[in-house]
Amino acid sequence: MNKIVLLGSGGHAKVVIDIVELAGEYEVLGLLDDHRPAGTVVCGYEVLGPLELLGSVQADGCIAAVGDNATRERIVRRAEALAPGLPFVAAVHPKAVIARSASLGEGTVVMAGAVVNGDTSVGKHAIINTNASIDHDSVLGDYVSVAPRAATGGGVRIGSHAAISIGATIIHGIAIGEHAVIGAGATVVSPIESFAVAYGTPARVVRRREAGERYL
Ligand SMILES: CC(=O)SCCNC(=O)CCNC(=O)[C@H](O)C(C)(C)COP(=O)(O)OP(=O)(O)OC[C@H]1O[C@@H](n2cnc3c(N)ncnc32)[C@H](O)[C@@H]1OP(=O)(O)O
Repeated sequence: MNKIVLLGSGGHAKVVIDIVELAGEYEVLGLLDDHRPAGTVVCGYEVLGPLELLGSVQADGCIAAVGDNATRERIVRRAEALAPGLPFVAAVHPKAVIARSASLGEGTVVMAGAVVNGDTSVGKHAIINTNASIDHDSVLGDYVSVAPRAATGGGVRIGSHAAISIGATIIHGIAIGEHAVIGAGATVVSPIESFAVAYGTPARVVRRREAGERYL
């Protein structure tokens, strides 16, 4: 079986480990993380060392397994430089439902109970978290995250690096700009511009944010 390494070893990596094990397509070789000592065991797998080791481990692929969207992109960029050509693989929990006509980009992870409906396209290195629901004809950019139990109607557009927080709802046909953060429990009924933080019911823009600013 092909072996993959996970880049990251925190809470999100724990969930990705479970998905990879249950999906049964790849074996986890170990984890690489600059911020946890080598030899630390996470859900049965060892932290092999820092990300710099990516070029020397005998892996057939990898997944950037960090929840924060900007950090995940930084890790992907470093991995591409350290191990050019090493594929990023997608991981889909066997209890997720992905329509035959939907597409997922490389490195994207879909958690248990999530649904991605027909003709929806999800970009690269995105996260569709536990029980999230993305309805038909939607387009999600690269490095997007949709938190647990968030839901969208059909024909929604979510720009790259945007974060849809836990339990948020986006009605059909809405566009969310890149790097926007939709707060927990929000109900979005009108478009939200790029780099905005919005929450509430109905969701209102409360401030602007910079790319990479913490939201978790
Ligand atoms: C598996 C996983 O763990 S996935 C990750 C799950 N976690 C999430 O989804 C995190 C979601 N995060 C949020 O919703 C955050 O509250 C953010 C990012 C929107 C915070 O935005 P900020 O502007 O930094 O809010 P801050 O924490 O400074 O609070 C400012 C005010 O807004 C309120 N507020 C913050 N978030 C929300 C929200 N989602 N809805 C309503 N009010 C909110 C606060 O209570 C506070 O009110 P106060 O001034 O009356 O005390």
